[in-house]
Amino acid sequence: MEIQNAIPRRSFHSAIPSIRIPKTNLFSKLPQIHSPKWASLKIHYSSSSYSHTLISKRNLQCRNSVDKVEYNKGVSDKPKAKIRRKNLAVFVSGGGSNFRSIYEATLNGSVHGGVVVLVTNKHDCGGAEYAGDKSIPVIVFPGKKDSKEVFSTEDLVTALRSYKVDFILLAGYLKLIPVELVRAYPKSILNIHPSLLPAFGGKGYYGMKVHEAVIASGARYSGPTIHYVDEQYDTGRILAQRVVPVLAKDTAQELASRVLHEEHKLYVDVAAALCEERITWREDGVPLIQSKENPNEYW
Ligand SMILES: Nc1nc2c(c(=O)[nH]1)N[C@@H](CN(C=O)c1ccc(C(=O)N[C@@H](CCC(=O)O)C(=O)O)cc1)CN2
Ligand SMILES: NCC(=O)N[C@@H]1O[C@H](COP(=O)([O-])[O-])[C@@H](O)[C@H]1O
Repeated sequence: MEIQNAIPRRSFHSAIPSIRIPKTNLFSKLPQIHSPKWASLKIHYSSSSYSHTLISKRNLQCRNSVDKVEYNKGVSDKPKAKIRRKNLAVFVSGGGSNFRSIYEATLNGSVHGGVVVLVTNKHDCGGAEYAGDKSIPVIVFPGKKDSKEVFSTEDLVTALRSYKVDFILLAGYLKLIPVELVRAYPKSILNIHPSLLPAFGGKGYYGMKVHEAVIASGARYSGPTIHYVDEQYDTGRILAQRVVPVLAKDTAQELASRVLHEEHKLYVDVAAALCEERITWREDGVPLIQSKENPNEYW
């Protein structure tokens, strides 16, 4: 993981320097925090003007809403205004169109949350560039194999905790999430996959490879799946799916575009439910989403 020019935050965590992005250079104003562990952290951003958001401690009081749901054995019936905005980390490896959809939804109020950090294994991918343009901190994880800067999963968890991340949304992230991170965020990591799992999932099934396999199989339907992340690829509990027709003369690219269009809508709807605490768990362990329009219905 890489974060550079770490800018010490008013210390909620004296051991963890902020990687907030200031309007003006705050180095001179805030206590300098030097730690060899963090010295190797590099953050990449491209735009020159940054917004500095000093978040009051009050706003950072957070609680994992899934605990609340499980504890209450139901979903929250609080009005949205009474529900704390959730902090989201998004993980990408490529263009980041799902990330952009989610980010825009947080701005227009569809999603009651904010993207507080972007994590990527490719520092120069489209998603990272977009995050930099929007002054969203970018963490590179895992770092390059030959990089002398070794940054453990534990360090990544510490960095995510420093942002008070409530939920992690994988959106085209192509590396296996280490078990330590899965365990650090129980029932709080989602992934979107471009097929109707469990079909066409698992190691080797990503990006266009998925759509090529669907076309080759003769399947008449495909569509995105959003699932909880466990320790293997694509085996976590399914939370939501949308069905998309596979047309007789579809190319893999045409199918990919049709599925991606549905992905964007589905991920925003699921992120909205997550942030409004409308996820509940059935007795048999299947997660359900409470309908916003009719609280007596689930999907
Ligand atoms: N612990 C988990 N980590 C991740 C999951 C998951 O369900 N559990 N989902 C993936 C996303 N994904 C499918 O939705 C997926 C991504 C990548 C691969 C894959 O085979 N990757 C290759 C490497 C590809 C590359 O580096 O370019 C591999 O591991 O050999 C399969 C499925 C995200 N992480
Ligand atoms: N198995 C994981 C996988 O294939 N994920 C897929 O990568 C694409 C990322 O697009 P984006 O970067 O434009 O959001 C999406 O289609 C997503 O479903």
